[in-house]
Amino acid sequence: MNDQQSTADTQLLPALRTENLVAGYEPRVLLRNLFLEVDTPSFVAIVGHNGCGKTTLFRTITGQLPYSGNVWLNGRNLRTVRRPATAGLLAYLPQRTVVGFPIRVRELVVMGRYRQHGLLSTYSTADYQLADAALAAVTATHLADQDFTLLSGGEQQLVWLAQLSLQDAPLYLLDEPTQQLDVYYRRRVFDLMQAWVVEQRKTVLCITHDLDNLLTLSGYLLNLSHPQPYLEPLTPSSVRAAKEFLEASPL
Ligand SMILES: Nc1ncnc2c1ncn2[C@@H]1O[C@H](COP(=O)(O)OP(=O)(O)OP(=O)(O)O)[C@@H](O)[C@H]1O
Repeated sequence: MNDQQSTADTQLLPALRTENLVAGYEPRVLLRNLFLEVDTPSFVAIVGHNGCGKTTLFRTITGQLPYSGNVWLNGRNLRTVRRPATAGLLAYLPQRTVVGFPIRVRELVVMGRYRQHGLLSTYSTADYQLADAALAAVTATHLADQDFTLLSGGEQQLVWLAQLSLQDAPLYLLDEPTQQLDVYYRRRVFDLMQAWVVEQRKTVLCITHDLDNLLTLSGYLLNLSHPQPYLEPLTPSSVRAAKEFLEASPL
């Protein structure tokens, strides 16, 4: 990062800020008084036991769940935004997304441009060029003309990543994006997320159980199984400590 860039970044609002955030599903509280301040740009790996509330955090930030406390997205209070994704504040890749009709991969990816056009409108040549570039970035150019519903789970995941990158929001939320990928593509997806941060100044929050792949990354670690979760620098030792913690204690 050069001096000019770092000065510019210090003037940016945090991509995400939570204050005393409490959320869950009645009667169970999963997020308890969570205080977070996530820099713009940065990478945050979110880890924790199954069922500890990782997806619940994303569902809360995306405005799908009631909560108490406060959430700000790029300085905007979440209570004043009806749909944060439509407002361009974030883009969200959930764990599972089912497509129930045959559709060409390229057509699905170009829909990442929906904010510029509306979901069912006609996309321009420039939009398709962006879709092709997004597919190339995830090394999925060879899938462009195939029927999405006939792809393997891992191939479908690459396509969703390409679509997400076209949404061009400042904050990306990815829920276990490497879940169905083989070792090669898992590595590539982590490299891609780091490139979004470094080259495009995005803030990326990624839920993952793939701790081994975090060892070489930079950013922050958030262990939501911890009794009082906090952001700590992502280093080989913090990842090893989180791994030991998660292996030693059940939820
Ligand atoms: N709509 C719902 N109503 C009631 N309970 C729910 C609902 N959705 C999720 N839960 C419960 O809340 C808990 C936390 O779910 P969440 O999906 O946030 O876990 P997670 O940390 O993302 O887990 P995983 O690593 O398995 O994906 C789980 O025990 C789950 O069963």
